[in-house]
Amino acid sequence: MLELKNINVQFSGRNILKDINETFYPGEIIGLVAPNGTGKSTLMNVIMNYVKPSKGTVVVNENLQYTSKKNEVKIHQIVSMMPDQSDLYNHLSGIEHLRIYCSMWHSDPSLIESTINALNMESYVKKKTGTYSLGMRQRLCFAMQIVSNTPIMLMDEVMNGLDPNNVDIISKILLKKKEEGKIIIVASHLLENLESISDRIFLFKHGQLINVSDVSSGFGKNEITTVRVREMADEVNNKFLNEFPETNIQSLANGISLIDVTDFNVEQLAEIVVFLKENNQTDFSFGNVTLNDMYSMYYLGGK
Ligand SMILES: Nc1ncnc2c1ncn2[C@@H]1O[C@H](COP(=O)(O)OP(=O)(O)OP(=O)(O)O)[C@@H](O)[C@H]1O
Repeated sequence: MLELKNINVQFSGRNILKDINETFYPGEIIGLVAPNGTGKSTLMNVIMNYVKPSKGTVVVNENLQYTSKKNEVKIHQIVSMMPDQSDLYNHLSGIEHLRIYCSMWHSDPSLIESTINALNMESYVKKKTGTYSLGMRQRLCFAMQIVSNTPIMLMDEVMNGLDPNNVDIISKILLKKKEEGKIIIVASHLLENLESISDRIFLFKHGQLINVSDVSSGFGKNEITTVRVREMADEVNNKFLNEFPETNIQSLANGISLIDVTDFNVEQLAEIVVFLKENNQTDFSFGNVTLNDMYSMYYLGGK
């Protein structure tokens, strides 16, 4: 378990993290979303004790805190941060990096081979990392953390520079690790992917963490809560509100209008289809609110 208790961080008088209280449990993938420069890495750095909060504490497994160097060593055996590509040694091979991580975290050496296989790294893992492409380096950084096998894993931009096939492979490994009971915290700009793998997703706004499910009743539900209409003309919007009074329509900056149909029955949904068709709005779909919609609402604004 990982608890953040009243975490506050200021840089140059600006609140980057403000009164953050949140608990993360084994078997959860937590998604962190925000535009660049908002505080995702800072939060991870606080969890690692690389940045000291002005107020607040990080508690690991109910009683471990960063109160001494000895405790920090203990916590770092439990919580790891995915290495950055700049942490790689160009003169060492991938497999040498994996061996170093395995011995630093005293993990099972058989993890090295299984991870190499899972990530299709066999063809290059014995070569020096100085010869690797961006995607090869990224896979190695991910593999190093998987080999460390800590119960809590922090991953900043884990999908950086990966092609869709590798995004898929890494997503499957993350889901497997979650099944093993790990807490995995992922900051990412690949919103669709993050939505598909995360148990809970938080947006950063004014230094605080906002749970997406708390602010949108239509998010992530397995039912029809929303009609998404592309480029809905203003006059059609007004006409719609005349015909379906008290319906909530939200116009996003990305040209999408979201009609909240949470309480609509099948006949009412059919009436919406007829209305949209009669008004030449042919690009629409039924579903629920997506993380992309939430991002647009929170960071790009509406009309
Ligand atoms: N050590 C520091 N000293 C001063 N300001 C800092 C420091 N670290 C981060 N900041 C500032 O804090 C803000 C949040 O930075 P952070 O790196 O946490 O953002 P992020 O959300 O992770 O961004 P990105 O998506 O680009 O990685 C930024 O404005 C950054 O300039």
